[in-house]
Amino acid sequence: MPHHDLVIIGTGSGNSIPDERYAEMDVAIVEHGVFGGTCLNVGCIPTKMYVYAADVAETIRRASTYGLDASIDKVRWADIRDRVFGRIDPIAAGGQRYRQHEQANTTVYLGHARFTGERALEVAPTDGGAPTTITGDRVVVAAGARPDVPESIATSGVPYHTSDTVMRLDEVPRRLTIIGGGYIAAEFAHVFSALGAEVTMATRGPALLRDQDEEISARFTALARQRWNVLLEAAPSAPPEQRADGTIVTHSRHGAVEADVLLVATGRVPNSDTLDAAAGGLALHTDGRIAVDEQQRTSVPGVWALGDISSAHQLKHVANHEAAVVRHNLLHPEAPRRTDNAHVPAAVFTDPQIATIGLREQDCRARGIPYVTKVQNYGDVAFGWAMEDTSGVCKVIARPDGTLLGAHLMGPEASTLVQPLIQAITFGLDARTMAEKQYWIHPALPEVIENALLGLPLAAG
Ligand SMILES: Cc1cc2nc3c(=O)[nH]c(=O)nc-3n(C[C@H](O)[C@H](O)[C@H](O)COP(=O)(O)OP(=O)(O)OC[C@H]3O[C@@H](n4cnc5c(N)ncnc54)[C@H](O)[C@@H]3O)c2cc1C
Ligand SMILES: NC(=O)c1ccc[n+]([C@@H]2O[C@H](COP(=O)([O-])OP(=O)(O)OC[C@H]3O[C@@H](n4cnc5c(N)ncnc54)[C@H](O)[C@@H]3O)[C@@H](O)[C@H]2O)c1
Repeated sequence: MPHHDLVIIGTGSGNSIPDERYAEMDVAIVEHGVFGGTCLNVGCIPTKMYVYAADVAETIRRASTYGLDASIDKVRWADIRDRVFGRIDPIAAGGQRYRQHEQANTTVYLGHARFTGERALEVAPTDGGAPTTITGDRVVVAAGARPDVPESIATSGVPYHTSDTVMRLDEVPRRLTIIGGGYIAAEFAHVFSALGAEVTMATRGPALLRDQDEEISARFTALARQRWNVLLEAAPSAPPEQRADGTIVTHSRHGAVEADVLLVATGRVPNSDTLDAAAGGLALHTDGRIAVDEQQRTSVPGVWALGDISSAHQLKHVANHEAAVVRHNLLHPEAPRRTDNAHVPAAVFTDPQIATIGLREQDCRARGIPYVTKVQNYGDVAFGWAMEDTSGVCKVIARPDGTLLGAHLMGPEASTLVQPLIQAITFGLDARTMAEKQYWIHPALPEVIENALLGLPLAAG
């Protein structure tokens, strides 16, 4: 039975752990899918490559506002797709080759891992060979999450896509129905509609992007309704059907909707069940996440977990941070580091972009925190005015004394603009100091932040 100093399950963020400091360690890496994990192969990177193409398409469509008459002659979807995966697939293959053939201290197991006991795993090879049992002095569980498909769709027999497959389509569907109203739904609605599809979004809740600040969610929902067929409180009322001509029909309280392709984007569940984490003795949260402490230690000595399988935040920058903590703690148990997820930012790369850091207005209310807010329009600062932006906003939330609590942006470059607010909230810079004690380049877009901060109705002081 092969025994290793360290066994890592999952080649997403887990693959970044063994660096040159691990050269003396006998390391095993187990992967049952494509090397490199979600972000590289089916997540952040390919989606943003499509989003960029979609942004360019929308820029062309909106160019006449600025006196530029332009139109899109043709969307070459297959070329877009092949550019995306022609760049990504070799990176995945190269990563696998490096670990498999160029690192003497690493053994790669290409197969599905299941715990059979504490720090003991059975690996069933993906190519169908006999399973191998492996053990490790230490085990890192970085096995991620997978799309959660409602039972009524999964068992309907009707073909459907998830984010894992939809980017490999052969053509842009004429009609796309997306079930869900969260991150993935909002990003793909933008991509597919910008590239030519008629999009319907059917979500269970009363608004889109309900994890956002309530005002951003409401404003985005209103904008989305102008562009897409948005069905709210529209959980499927019956299983979908497929007609003889291939048309897919979904049902909700709003009636039947026809489409050529169905995309399910109703959340992602941690892979702890398929990994049999319980057989490994690992304590779980009720939602299936592996329970970890601030050092990313699980309930079993010598077993760490990180990323989507254990985190409350299914975000790559969080998984990267947690992987860095585990990388350090494996080497330096005498001086462990702690994960700091006190201020986790996020961005939704839809149209318009959305970015968020800190508390939402509904959090402040629920927690009884005294607060003031200011919503600054992009269009009321010089660059936003030059862009003739009509929907962009920067909302800041602070205690009446100026302590920044949260910031929420919707508009062009929101994911970039939010960074100084992330810095301010993380390092405790107050609103007045941030607004008044530094220059803000005129007439640049960050003036929307400056004016939001200056507009906060703070207590005199
Ligand atoms: C469409 C989409 C877009 C996204 N966009 C963004 C974004 O823009 N920004 C952002 O911050 N986050 C984004 N995310 C989230 C981000 O991709 C994840 O938070 C991150 O990739 C999680 O990393 P991880 O290492 O925890 O898991 P993963 O990268 O999923 O790695 C887990 C690996 O474990 C393997 N595995 C699982 N079970 C087993 C097993 N039993 N045996 C062997 N191998 C196993 C899997 O095949 C996988 O390769 C997006 C996600 C999706 C789906
Ligand atoms: N830009 C980014 O950082 C980015 C992009 C994509 C994904 N992600 C990560 O991946 C995670 C998963 O994304 P997601 O969009 O699948 O999940 P999500 O949790 O963001 O949204 C799920 C949506 O599906 C709806 N829903 C759930 N069950 C439903 C049902 N039966 N019928 C109709 N609607 C239903 C919910 O109301 C919600 O609107 C995100 O939470 C995020 O952490 C991040």
